[in-house]
Amino acid sequence: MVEQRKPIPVAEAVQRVIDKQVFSKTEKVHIEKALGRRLAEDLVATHAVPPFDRSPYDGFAVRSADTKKASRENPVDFNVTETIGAGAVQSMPVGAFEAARIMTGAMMPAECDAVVMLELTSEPEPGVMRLKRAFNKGDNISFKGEDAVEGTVLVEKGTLINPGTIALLATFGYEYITVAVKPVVGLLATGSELLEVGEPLEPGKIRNSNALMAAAQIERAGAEVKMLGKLSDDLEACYESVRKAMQEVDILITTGGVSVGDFDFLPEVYKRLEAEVLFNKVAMRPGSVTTVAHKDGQFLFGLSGNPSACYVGFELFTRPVIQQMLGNPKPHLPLEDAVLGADFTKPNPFTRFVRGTLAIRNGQLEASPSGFNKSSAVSSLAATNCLIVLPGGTRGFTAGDHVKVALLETAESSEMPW
Ligand SMILES: Nc1nc2c(c(=O)[nH]1)N[C@H]1C(S)=C(S)[C@@H](COP(=O)(O)OP(=O)(O)OC[C@H]3O[C@@H](n4cnc5c(N)ncnc54)[C@H](O)[C@@H]3O)O[C@H]1N2
Ligand code: MOO
Ligand SMILES: [Mg+2]
Repeated sequence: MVEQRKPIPVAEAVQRVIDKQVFSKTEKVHIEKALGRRLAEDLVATHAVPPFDRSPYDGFAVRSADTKKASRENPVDFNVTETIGAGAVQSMPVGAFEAARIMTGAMMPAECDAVVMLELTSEPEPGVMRLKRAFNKGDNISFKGEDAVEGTVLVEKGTLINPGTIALLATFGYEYITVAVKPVVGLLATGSELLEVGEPLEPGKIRNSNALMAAAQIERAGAEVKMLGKLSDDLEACYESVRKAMQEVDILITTGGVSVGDFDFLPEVYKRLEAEVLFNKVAMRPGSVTTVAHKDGQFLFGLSGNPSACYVGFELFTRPVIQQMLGNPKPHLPLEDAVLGADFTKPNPFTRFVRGTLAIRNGQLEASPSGFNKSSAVSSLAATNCLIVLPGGTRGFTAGDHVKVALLETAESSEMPW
């Protein structure tokens, strides 16, 4: 008698996964290696930015009071005390009707409260600056702290480090940064039909595309991949390999062997391991047979062998766990409103996650199915940058319908969207 599995809704399946406690570890990395990592500590302004009042122009620092009577008819002359370049500080005071030549980024002389752009001045004789208009206190000064105030949290813990974050980290002297350790995700592909990428095709066989696809998804999700090879459909070998692999990784993904076929051994492997199976049937297409098990704090993702199902199962269930382990408080794919770009007439009782391609038309997101749509499809995956979420039911969908799309190629993420 074939086992009857009871499908659970997607939202419930995702919830069961993220309800499990995950551990997060932190490590220090050099700033040059920090891009794409997640901050494990708040980024705090350790000093004001700018750290001192400075000139935003190449020009002259003046005491504004001395300029009050300057006009086109009545120019005022200033003796130039010295030249202050960026990085230098004044070496002498600026007295009445004196000015310091100053360059962009240089620290203001203490006595001065305005800067005059070079273009507004003339030099009637060497060492003299002539001015034909008045300036107010504070004109053309970049004030200490105008950009960031000391002590402010500028980027919160859990945020992805982008080039702008790197600029801030460098500004505040964070040479080594505390980031979340990337979880190591092991990949075991099961199936006696599988060939290596470099092998020629043989009758009945196909190349193992899932492992490399999932490896790329793991990297896109910010984790570390451990390739553990492929297994033929043999229960003992599967059990031993899974058991051993669990010692070596934080999360284990297997592909294939989770359905009800004679050679689908993962259900038996979970039983032997005495792992808790969170679910083995989800009311979704593709990926309905996705199975998630949990043993001693460790996740075992039994992704489907069918490439599109494997892809979707990873994005819905594995990605959020990785994101949680990386400290992301919003571990899920972001869900947006879009308009369907083409008909999708095939109804299904289960929620569909159609692999889709996004375009922006007149400021509106438009999502079209990216190609051949079976769970076994591989050809449509390359153009996939979103999953079009079509609720289950008896009707198909037509171009122009309003749909939700889960975005795959963005640094954004969301709280529970399902
Ligand atoms: N009687 C039933 N049959 C099936 C059911 C069912 O409920 N009752 N579910 C179907 C669904 S839905 C899916 S999805 C598949 C899932 O199968 P498995 O996860 O057990 O995967 P396999 O049987 O090992 O392989 C399925 C398919 O995928 C190909 N494959 C496997 N591994 C790879 C790989 N690494 N790279 C590329 N392609 C791979 C494999 O050759 C098969 O064609 O079961 C349905 N059947
Ligand atoms: O697990 Mo399947 O992908 O629903 O065809
Ligand atoms: Mg199978």
